Amino acid sequence: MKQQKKQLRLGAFLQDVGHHIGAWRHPDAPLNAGMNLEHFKLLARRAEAAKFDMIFLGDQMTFQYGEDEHIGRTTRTVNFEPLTLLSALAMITEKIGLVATASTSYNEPFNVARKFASLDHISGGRSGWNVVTSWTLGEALNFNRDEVMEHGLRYQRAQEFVEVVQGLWDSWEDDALLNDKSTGHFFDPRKLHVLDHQGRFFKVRGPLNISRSVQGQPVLVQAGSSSDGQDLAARSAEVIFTAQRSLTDAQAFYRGVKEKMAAYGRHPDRLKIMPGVFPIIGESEAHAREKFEQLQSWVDPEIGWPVLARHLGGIDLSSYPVDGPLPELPLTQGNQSRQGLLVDFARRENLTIRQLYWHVTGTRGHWAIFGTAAQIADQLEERFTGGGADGFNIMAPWLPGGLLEFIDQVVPELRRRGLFRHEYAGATLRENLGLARPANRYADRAPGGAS
Ligand SMILES: Cc1cc2nc3c(=O)[nH]c(=O)nc-3n(C[C@H](O)[C@H](O)[C@H](O)COP(=O)(O)O)c2cc1C
Repeated sequence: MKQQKKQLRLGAFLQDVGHHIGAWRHPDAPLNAGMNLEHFKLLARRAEAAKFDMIFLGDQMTFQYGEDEHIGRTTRTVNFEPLTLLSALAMITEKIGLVATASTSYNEPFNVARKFASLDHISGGRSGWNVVTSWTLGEALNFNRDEVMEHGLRYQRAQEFVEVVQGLWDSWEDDALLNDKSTGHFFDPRKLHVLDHQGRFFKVRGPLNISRSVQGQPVLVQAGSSSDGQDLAARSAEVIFTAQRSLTDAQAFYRGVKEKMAAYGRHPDRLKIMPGVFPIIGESEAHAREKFEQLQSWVDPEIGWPVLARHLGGIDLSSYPVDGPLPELPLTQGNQSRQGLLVDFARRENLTIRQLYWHVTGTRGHWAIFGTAAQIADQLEERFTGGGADGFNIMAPWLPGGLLEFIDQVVPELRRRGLFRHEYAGATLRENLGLARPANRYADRAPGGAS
């Protein structure tokens, strides 16, 4: 029998009206897309019909850009709360994974454990938590702080946070609930476990008041790429979202993270690396670039400065000569991997500040690819078969059109090449991603054992 080629994974990273900041002015853009339930229902249904592994909703609990006089010219200001939205989308979908961001800096582990376990029950085993440590000042100011927590410290907190959440998810063994009406036993107390966690950042007794979820534990996703972020992923994550632009950087990142997993006794297949990719599809490469330029033309140039500052970790370059090179920049407490990526990109391509900001405004520094459906598929295939990715998080520049074009044109091309599924492999997100259902840590202990 012919052996099936390794299959790539696909996520649809849904950002209100698309990832391009000018997309809201596209003639086909729905109005107020970030708060438009019908818009998200359409996207979720279409992604599911195309057999995507997941939809993903990123989140920041603040406006995405500063509040200067130009703020009224961007839509990155109003959005649904992602878990509430995913709960609604769970009701109109059956197979597709439902993944959302929740911050470890501005939540308590008990709340996060409870919400994602609930979503796992509601959706029949399709929930995933994207762990982020949050790097924006706006969020710090909304959560009792005057500045962003130091980078290393927030990752230490994240590590303990994840351990507590995973501990709480094991509160109930799979067969703890008896539901025995005749004897009057609702559950077996020997199969309920109290976490009793006391650590540096958290003191959490447990148990969780949500029974063991369909996937055992919701899928753990992680989206930080600094050295601390990679450590967290290597230790705990099952999917990682990342943002390398070149094949060689992607290969180095892929190898590095998978090698790190060995130190934690984990097999490399237990983590799927899914870079974000920003595809623009045209009848030719030139046509795709024209489409991009059209989107760029809808951006207020003044929005470029706060966007660039944000992705450089809060450094404002507006006082430097705009046609000069990027100055030396200190490493900030913000998004370190994106800052490094942009500085490398500017140096490698010899970009002026104007050229860099022009690019960042459009793509936020993500890997952008232009061309016909076949050319897009070529680039994805090269990165996938070349050891740079296990799949991709599709960041459509505008919605719904950019995602629908990808579904209608690129997905069939990937299928023709034997790289993407025709049908879902299973019913849960784990089954579709090829991830094992984790055993409950208490399951092999003798009944009544220490809890
Ligand atoms: C595809 C993708 C999705 C992300 N989604 C979010 C998000 O929803 N919220 C957020 O605060 N950060 C998000 N990030 C940023 C990361 O959480 C992280 O802050 C960033 O990669 C910097 O991490 P580092 O400081 O470890 O380098 C995302 C990154 C990528 C590549």
